[in-house]
Amino acid sequence: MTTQQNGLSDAFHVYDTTLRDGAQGEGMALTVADKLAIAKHLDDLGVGFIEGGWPGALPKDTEFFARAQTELNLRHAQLVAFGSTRKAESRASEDPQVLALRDSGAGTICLVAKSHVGHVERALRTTLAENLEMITDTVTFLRAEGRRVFVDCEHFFDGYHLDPIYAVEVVRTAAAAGADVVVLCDTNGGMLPSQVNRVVSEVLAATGARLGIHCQDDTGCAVANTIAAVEAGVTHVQCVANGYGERTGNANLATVVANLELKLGIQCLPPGKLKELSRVSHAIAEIANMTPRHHLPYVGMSAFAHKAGLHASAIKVDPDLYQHIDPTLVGNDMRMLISEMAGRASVELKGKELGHDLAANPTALANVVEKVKNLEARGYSFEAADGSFDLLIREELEPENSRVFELESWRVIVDRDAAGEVRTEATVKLHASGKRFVATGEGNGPVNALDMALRQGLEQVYPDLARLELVDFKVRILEGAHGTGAVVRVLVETSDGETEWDTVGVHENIIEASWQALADGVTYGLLRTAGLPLG
Ligand SMILES: CC(=O)SCCNC(=O)CCNC(=O)[C@H](O)C(C)(C)COP(=O)(O)OP(=O)(O)OC[C@H]1O[C@@H](n2cnc3c(N)ncnc32)[C@H](O)[C@@H]1OP(=O)(O)O
Ligand SMILES: CC(=O)C(=O)O
Repeated sequence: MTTQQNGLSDAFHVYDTTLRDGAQGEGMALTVADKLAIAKHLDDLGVGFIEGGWPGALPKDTEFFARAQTELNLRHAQLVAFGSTRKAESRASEDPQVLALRDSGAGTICLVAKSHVGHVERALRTTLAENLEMITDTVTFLRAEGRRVFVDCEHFFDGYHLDPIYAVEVVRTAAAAGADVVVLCDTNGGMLPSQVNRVVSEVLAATGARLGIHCQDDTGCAVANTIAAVEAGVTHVQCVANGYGERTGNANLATVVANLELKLGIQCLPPGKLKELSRVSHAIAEIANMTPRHHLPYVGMSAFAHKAGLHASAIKVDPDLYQHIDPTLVGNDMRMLISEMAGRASVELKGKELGHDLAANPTALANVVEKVKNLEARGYSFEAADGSFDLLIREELEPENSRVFELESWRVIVDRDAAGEVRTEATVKLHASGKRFVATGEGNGPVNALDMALRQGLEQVYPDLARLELVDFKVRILEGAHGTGAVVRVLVETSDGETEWDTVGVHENIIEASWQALADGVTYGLLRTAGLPLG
């Protein structure tokens, strides 16, 4: 039995098209360097095929294939060049687009061909017979040039609905000309799993050709349709990292691979690679400059995040009771979210995650739950503010060690002069290490000035404060109906250069809300630096 470069049998292919169809998604603008970097991650993951783009159509893709030959040392994947069949009434051997595919250096070529009579007649503006000839000629030419050929049948499912005899004839023609895999594409993404399953079964029975599947996500069923096609007998799945792609995107690589391996027992990646799925998904999002989608199945930050108290209480007994798999199988983690929906179990588990033993102190545990519920009712949100939640626990477990300073008062003055220049000055009065400090700071706004003043005072007793930096600041209006009189929630992210943590403040006054979040951020950072875990 032949094997793929990734060491797996050639009998089942995982084919990634992030660099071609993924790049067709709105907001995607990959440079050649980005494409090379993504290809390396996909290769590390162990996919069988990486479709690099359309050389000859996009100068960037031509450059990608040229650079790939020297800059990509693929260990697992084979590079595939994508392009269309030759133009009507010409010869493949003279078609510049087809020659560019050959000259790309890729060992495998994936040709897109028409299989829908309406597309042949109205988009290609040629005859049904000439379209079959275009497929035969192009596949034959590339095979004679020593390339492995796959054929993507565009609009296959819609075409099959309209004229099944012609659509099947396209599959037969491609296979007879030497295409190793004929890929049925749901190009408009309008199919449902039952339809895909039925059509794949019928085409397989009618042709006996090796079939693949390529699904767009316009019904939200791209992954389900891909799985349905596999269950009907396809042995080649085309997917895109994080589901990027034209319009609503393509079947998500991580979801398809995890479902196939973990639910259907079909090996898609080399042994041990499944747990790289989360890392690779996030790395590709970073390179593509796309915000990671938290709710992605398996690999998203929220995929194993538990908020409801009842869930947490069962998870405390056995995580399997509320999780469909062990998150570590795909390189993800279980997370507890603290909110008004938390109960004792959620708080105990989250506390444990932060290094506190609340199980040994039921009174403290009950007090923290009550405080969380009351504060959340006033607008606080601890779900994204682990730092402030940690301080709540410390206040219960060991109040005398939970604060690094006491605030006496703060004052902020903002003035705008006749020339339009705005200046901000803040004064804080604090008590720390038995001393009273009065410190002032100037900044480009009230929060920056308060931060400066706080540092001015506290750095005298806590030199480690110099390592802490405010790295993000978010404001949300909670009661919009009151306009500028609304309650605001401020979330602050602080970093010590290695780790980040979030803290929260809520008040009608945005500066007081900011102060609370800032003070928690600094307090939590200093307690961490001082290595003062409690419990
Ligand atoms: C379903 C998919 O996602 S397939 C991938 C689609 N990806 C892209 O389109 C991105 C890259 N595309 C491009 O850079 C350009 O569209 C090019 C270079 C391919 C073609 O550009 P142009 O020559 O300016 O043509 P244009 O884009 O207007 O039209 C496409 C041409 O390809 C023809 N064509 C479309 N599908 C096929 C096919 N499967 N086989 C042969 N020819 C095809 C069309 O009939 C049209 O021909 P015409 O110029 O004689 O009318
Ligand atoms: C080939 C392809 O991308 C499609 O048909 O959707």
